[in-house]
Amino acid sequence: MFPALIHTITYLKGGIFGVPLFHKRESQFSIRTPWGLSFPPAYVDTHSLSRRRKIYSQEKGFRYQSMEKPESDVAIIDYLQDAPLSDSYEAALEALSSLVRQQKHGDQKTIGGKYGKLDRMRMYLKTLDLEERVAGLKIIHVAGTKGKGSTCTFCEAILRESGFRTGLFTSPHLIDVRERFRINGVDISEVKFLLYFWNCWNQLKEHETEDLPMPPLFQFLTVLAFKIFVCEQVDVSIIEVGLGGRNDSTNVIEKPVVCGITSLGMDHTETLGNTIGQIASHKAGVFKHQIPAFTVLQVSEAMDVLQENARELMVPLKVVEPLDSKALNGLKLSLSGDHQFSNAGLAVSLCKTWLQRTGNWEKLFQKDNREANLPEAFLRGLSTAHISGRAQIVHDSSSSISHVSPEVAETSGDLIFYLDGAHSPESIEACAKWFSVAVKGNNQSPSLVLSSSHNIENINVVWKNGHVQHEKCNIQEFNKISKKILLFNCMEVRDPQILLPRLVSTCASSGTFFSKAIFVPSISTYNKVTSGTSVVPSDISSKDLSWQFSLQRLWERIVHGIDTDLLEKSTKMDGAETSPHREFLYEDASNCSPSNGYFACSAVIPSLPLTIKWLRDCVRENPSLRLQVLVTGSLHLVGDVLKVIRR
Ligand SMILES: Nc1ncnc2c1ncn2[C@@H]1O[C@H](COP(=O)(O)OP(=O)(O)OP(=O)(O)O)[C@@H](O)[C@H]1O
Repeated sequence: MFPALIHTITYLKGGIFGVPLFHKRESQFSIRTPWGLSFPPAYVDTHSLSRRRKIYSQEKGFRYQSMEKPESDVAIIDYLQDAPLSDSYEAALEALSSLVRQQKHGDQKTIGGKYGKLDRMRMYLKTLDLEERVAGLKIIHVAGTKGKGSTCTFCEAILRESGFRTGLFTSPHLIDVRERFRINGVDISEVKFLLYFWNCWNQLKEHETEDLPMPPLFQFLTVLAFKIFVCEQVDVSIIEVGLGGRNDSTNVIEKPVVCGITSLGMDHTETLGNTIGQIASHKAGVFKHQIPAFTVLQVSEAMDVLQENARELMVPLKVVEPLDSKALNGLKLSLSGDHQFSNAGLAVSLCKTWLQRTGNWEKLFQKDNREANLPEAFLRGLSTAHISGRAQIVHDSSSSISHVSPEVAETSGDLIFYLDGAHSPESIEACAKWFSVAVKGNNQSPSLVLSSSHNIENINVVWKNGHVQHEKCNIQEFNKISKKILLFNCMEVRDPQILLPRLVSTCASSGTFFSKAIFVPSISTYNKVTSGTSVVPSDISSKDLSWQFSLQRLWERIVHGIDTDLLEKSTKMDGAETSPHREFLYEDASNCSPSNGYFACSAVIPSLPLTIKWLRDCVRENPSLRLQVLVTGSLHLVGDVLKVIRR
């Protein structure tokens, strides 16, 4: 890490002070500039003068010192030079966290001011001299309730495979805030993130007034995304709406090339309204006069609202059918679950239109003029796009962790995590369907058949590409006891009374049942922005577990019909001190003693690291055990699990 940092700083100094540049570093930055120079454009901004200099000290973190008009970028470089990269990065995250805290405490200075949200966004862009340059970006803007992240990810992969330099802005992140900003399919590097981050931060701080306070977190990240995409000179920017559409920070985009609206459902009702029509109206807010838009099949109440909004703005709105799997020419969508065919169909239409409207379709694909066939680049994109925490299967081998294809994971692991950050009624149903199909392979009984050489072999029946197939396998695999475990948490603004029954009934209708349910608090919180290397808090004594206990009571009520009024009085609410004992895994419901607050089929564990350790110990101690753990209810929980098992 350290030598890389020295190189980088040398490179930057070279860029600024005219010292010959290290060509080696050029590949790290891969910056293309219109001036033919190879330093980040952020560093040639002539307007970026600052009257304060950023100073970093180990004890005090970052602070400002008055200076006589030094270049803010020089101050950033001094700062980066003074502190190890990891400290600089943590300081940036701390600065970001301060934006959440201000917002959370309802500091009117931060969230209010004289101007509306979108006016302020325009003013931030003006402060950073980005207004015109953002107008020059060729944007795909995507709103919707479910599938935005997946649709944007498919679009990014398709257009990158078609030869374009892509910028992708999605939310939220799972492990590290840099996941939100992908350049050519890769998270932005720490060094680049820091350069753009401090450049924006310093300038906005410098212009902070009562009427134009520092932006709340999502507004800042949106501004930062524009800064990054402009400076990185991407050919296409794919921008996912944060929440809603009409009043979302991303809606400063005035003239996208094309807009998309994914599947609509009931989510964020506190902000967007209590009916699907009201929600649709917010999402339709991204439509722009005469700019083409696409959506997927919607319930009629939502579709009517979308069409009405489209008519008013003379938007040609087309409804896209889910992608036909035959169009994939035998390949598989890289994102699993039936719902992804709807997202993929939308992405294909958005990309085609983007290519047509930018004059690239004919140039690139004029030979592929058969309408029914997707160009090769599209197929490559659809079969390789990746986004974590959406129908993701991770095989944990305790000491090392490997990403494997679903088929391999299903037949080779002892502790398998099925990760999906579903947290709305529609998505939890999609997740339950996916999980039920994904675990199928392990649940088939072995059959004995004669091979052509008349030796008896074990044949495992597995689910592959939507078809039952037969595979040779090891007899020990068959002797394993498979248990399905639910690892769940959701935010208190969600309604677990809808989510948990929907999950249980959808799984049950496919014959999938959970042996145990574990409720655990997430590590990440909204008021702290962390990275993959941030410290995982070890103090569990002060954790308030009352939400997790209420989830457990609900679970016991819906799955085992236990009277929750009784439990209300008997359940110990002040904390679960340890992980469950090992026998817990093998107990059945008859061992429940609700009067003592003990349940044989569910548990509250006070921390995620403890939970993962407990699961690992269970499979280590019993070689014939296979645990299939569905982690869902919250993208935060999914991100936390990925973070803990990767350490
Ligand atoms: N088309 C769809 N229909 C129903 N559920 C979906 C669909 N696409 C994705 N999901 C579910 O929603 C979850 C989140 O997917 P994705 O990130 O693509 O959507 P999103 O709209 O960005 O969600 P969020 O607002 O939570 O970030 C997935 O894990 C999956 O459970």
